[in-house]
Amino acid sequence: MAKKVLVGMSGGVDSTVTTKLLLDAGYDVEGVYMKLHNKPGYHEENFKRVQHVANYLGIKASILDLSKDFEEAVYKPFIESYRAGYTPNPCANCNRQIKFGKMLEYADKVGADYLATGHYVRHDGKYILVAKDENKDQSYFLFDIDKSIIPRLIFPLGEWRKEDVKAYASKIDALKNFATQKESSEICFVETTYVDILKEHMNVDMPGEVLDINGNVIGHHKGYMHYTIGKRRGFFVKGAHEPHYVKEIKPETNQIVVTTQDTLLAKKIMIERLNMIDERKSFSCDVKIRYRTKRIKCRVEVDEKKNCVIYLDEPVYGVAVGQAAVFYEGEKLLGGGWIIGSE
Ligand SMILES: Nc1ncnc2c1ncn2[C@@H]1O[C@H](COP(=O)(O)OP(=O)(O)OP(=O)(O)O)[C@@H](O)[C@H]1O
Repeated sequence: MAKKVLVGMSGGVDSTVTTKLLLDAGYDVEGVYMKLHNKPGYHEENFKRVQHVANYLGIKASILDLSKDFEEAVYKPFIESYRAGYTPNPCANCNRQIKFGKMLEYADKVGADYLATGHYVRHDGKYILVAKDENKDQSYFLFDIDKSIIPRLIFPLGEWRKEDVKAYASKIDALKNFATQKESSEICFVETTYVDILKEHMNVDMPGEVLDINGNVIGHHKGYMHYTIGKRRGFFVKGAHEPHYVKEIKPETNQIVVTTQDTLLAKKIMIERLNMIDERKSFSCDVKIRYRTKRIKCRVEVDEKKNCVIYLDEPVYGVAVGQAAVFYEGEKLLGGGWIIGSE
C-alpha cells in the first residue's frame, strides 16, 4: 500500500507544485491548510486556492485552525521581543512549534507516515541540508526543529530552482495562475512593516534620546521600537559627518546607542537554547547570524547548559539579540541557537 503523506498547502505555488510532485511519486496524499493569524479575508482567499488544487488533483484538503496556538507561540513572543528591544525571528519559532510541531501532530491524527512542505531544503535522514537553489534556501529557519522528526519529513522542492517550479506550474492549465501570483511576504502576518503590527498593540511613537557609546546625548529618535541593531536611518545625530548605526537599544529609558561602523563589529557571540543535531562540544564550522547574510568561519564552545560562545574568524556588523545563529558544515545544517549578546 502507498505510504500516506500530509502536505501543508498554503495556496502558493511552492506547496501546490509540492503536492503534485508527491502524487506523481505515488504517495497517498492529503492536504491541510493551517489558519494561523487573523488578517481579514486572507484565509478565505488562500483556502479557495487550496481547494481548487485539491479538486484538480483529486485529494482531500482540510482546514486546521491553529490561530490560538500561533498567537501564543509565535505572535505574542514577536510583539514582546520588540517591546524588550530585541529583533525576533518568528519563522524559526513557527517552524519548531507550528509547522513541524502542531502540523506533525495532525499528520499523526490522520494516520500519515510523512509530513511534506514546500520549503526549499533537503535532508539525508539525519541532517537538514541546504537547498540546491541556494538563493531560496530556507534551512536557516529550520535550525530549531526537533531533530528526531527529520526522517518523517519530505521536501520535494529541495532539488528544485524556484524558476523551474513556476515554469512547471505554468505548463499545467489548472495551475498556471499560481505561477504568476505575487510572492508571499517574508513574515506571513506582516503586510508592510513590523512597526505597523506593533502599532496595533502599543504606542511606538515616543521620542527619546540618542546616546554615543560613552553615554552622552548626541541626538533624538522616534521611539526605540522603530529601530533594530545595525539600522542606520530614521534617527537624528547632531553634527554627524559619517553614518551612525544602532548598537544598543535601551527599552527601560527609551534610548538608543549609536556608533560608527568600526565600533559595531563583534568577534564573539553568546548563544542560548542550542539545538544541535549531534552532540559536539567544541568544533569549527560556518555560522550565519541572519537569514540574508553570508556565512562566516568560526569556532564554537558549548557548555553543559546548552549555551555556547561563538568565536568568529572575522568580525561582523549588526549582531542582534533575538536572532538565530545557525551553524553549517558544507551543505549540512549542524544546528544553532538564539543570540543573547555579542562583543
Ligand atoms: N497556512 C499554511 N498551511 C499549511 N501549510 C503551510 C501554510 N503556510 C506555509 N505552509 C507550508 O510551509 C511551506 C513554506 O512556507 P513559506 O511561508 O515559506 O511559503 P512559500 O515559500 O511562500 O510557499 P508557498 O508558495 O507554498 O506559499 C509552504 O510551502 C507550505 O508547504
